This record gives sequence, C-alpha cells and structure tokens, in this order.
Amino acid sequence: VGKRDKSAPSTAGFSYEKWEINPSELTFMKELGCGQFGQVRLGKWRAQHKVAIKFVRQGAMHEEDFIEEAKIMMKLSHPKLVQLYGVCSQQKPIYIVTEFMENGSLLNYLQEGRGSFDLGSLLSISLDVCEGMEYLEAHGFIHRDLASRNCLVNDSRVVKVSDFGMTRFVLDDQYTSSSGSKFPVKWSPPEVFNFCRYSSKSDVWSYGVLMWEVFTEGRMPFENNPNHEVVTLIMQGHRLYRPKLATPTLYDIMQLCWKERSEDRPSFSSLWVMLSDTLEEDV
Ligand SMILES: CS(=O)(=O)c1ccc(C(=O)Nc2cccc(-c3cn4ccnc4c(Nc4ccc(C(=O)N5CCOCC5)cc4)n3)c2)cc1
Repeated sequence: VGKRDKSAPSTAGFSYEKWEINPSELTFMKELGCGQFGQVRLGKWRAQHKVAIKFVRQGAMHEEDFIEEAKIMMKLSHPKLVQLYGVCSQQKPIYIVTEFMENGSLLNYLQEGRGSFDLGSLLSISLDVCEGMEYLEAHGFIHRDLASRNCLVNDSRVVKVSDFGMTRFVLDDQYTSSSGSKFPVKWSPPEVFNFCRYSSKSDVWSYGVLMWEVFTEGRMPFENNPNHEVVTLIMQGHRLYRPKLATPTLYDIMQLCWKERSEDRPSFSSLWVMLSDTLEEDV
C-alpha cells in the first residue's frame, strides 16, 4: 500500500486492498438519517477518527459496479468534496465510509438558519460548492444529482459536495427513470429530463438551481408545480424567479446556468470567476 495521508483511515491491514476498510476497526454511534441507500450513522475509525458510515440496504445498489467505481472515487480529493475513505465490502450489508460533516445537509442548514444569513455567507456557500464542482469538471467527473440536499456542512461551516456520481448505482427506478416520482426534474436541464444526456454542463444547470436554493434559504424550486408541469414550464422558456436576497448580478449568473443549449452555459471555472467578481461589487 502506498504512502497514505495519516488523517484518513488507511487499511494498513495486510489483508485489505487500499479501498477496503477493516470493519472491526469501526465503532458505530448515533444515526444521522436515512438516504437513498439506507441508514447513515456517525462512527469512529480506530477509536478516534469520526466518520460517516452508510449501510447499503440489500437491493438498493449495484454493489459490484460501485466497488469498481470506488477505486476511482477514492482518488478524487479536494477540500470542497466530501472525502470517500473506503468501503467494507467483504460482508453484507456493505459499508461506505466517508469524512464526517457535523452540520448535516446544506438544505437543512439553510432552512434551520433562515433569516440569519447575510449576502457574504450565502455567496461563500455558493463559492464552496462551485470550487468542488470545478474540481470534478476538471477531472471529467459528472455529479448527476447536484442539489443542496446532496451537499453537507462541517463544524467550520464549510460546505462540501457529496454523493457525486452515486446515482449510477441506484437500483430504485422511481429515482433513476426521468418519469419516476423521485427523479430530480426541478434540478435537471431539458437534455437530461428528455434524453438523459448528462455532462458537466448539465451539472451547471443544477448548480444554478442550487444557487436559487441558497439565496431563498432552502425553498423548494417551483414549489406549487408537480414535476410534469415543470417540464412544460421549462420547455416553454419559464425559469425560477429572482430570490429577494440575490442581487441582479447574481440572478444574471443563475440565468446563464439555465441557458437552454448546454454549450451556451458557463463552465464551473468561469462561474467561479464571475461569482468571485461579485464579492467586490456586493460589499
Ligand atoms: C445522490 S444519491 O445517490 O441518490 C444519494 C444521496 C444521499 C444519500 C445519503 O446517504 N444521504 C444521507 C442521509 C442522511 C445523512 C447523511 C449524512 C452523510 N454524511 C457524510 C458525512 N457526514 C454526513 C452526515 N452528517 C450529518 C447528518 C445529520 C446531522 C444531524 O443530525 N443534524 C441535526 C442537528 O443539526 C445538525 C444536523 C449531523 C450530521 N449525514 C446522508 C445516498 C445516496
């Protein structure tokens, strides 16, 4: 096993591949909630490192495909991405072990803190997510379900992107089929809800909706419209309104993310420059 970052759980055990964690080195603590794959708990690795542990329910995931992909995902490392530490795949259910984020989902954090955010903190949240996505874009990695519910907040109030690429292993077709009740239509561009054509530019569309969630402090996009109505509205050219807390410049940036043609949308790297430039303007 190559030299590993001491802070991240390394397998060390001679009998484990470097993406495998020895389950006997994990202790389980409080439940954090339930996700698409099942229960998530706080845990400790080797008695001192706090970690989040996902227990993958039987029948919820394409497990072999995921284990294969985990080797690649382990290599994706960035301060604004929730770090995958490894998997325990020698038993059922399998475990997915990641860095722990004390303040939970960004959506919950926005809703609980509604009324307490200033423009600077909302912009800082948007920049954190943009930086994580810029790294994925640079590595040709598509998220496929970017939304505030899939971002997490740590105890230093840093926001990180989570569960990137994981939708490819979901077995629930209510979630994977674009007509399914759980498909993220309100975060999807036309080329995705019509043809499932995913790209970093479809992630940019979702990022625009995430910015709308941030500046509305966790409201539901198109809250009075069911998914099928949103498909029609978007195809007719309708878009989300300007959130009160968003300056016209920030709303212009959101609208660039919602250009109908994916090639007309900005990259995450140019989004980062545009957002950073508003820092001077909004002060
Ligand atoms: C994109 S996808 O493939 O469909 C997919 C999406 C999501 C998931 C998934 O596992 N979701 C999921 C569900 C629950 C918890 C997690 C989840 C995952 N994590 C990874 C790192 N840290 C966490 C974490 N932290 C939490 C969560 C809740 C609290 C909490 O109780 N709070 C109350 C008091 O105020 C502070 C917050 C605290 C920390 N929660 C992840 C799985 C698959």
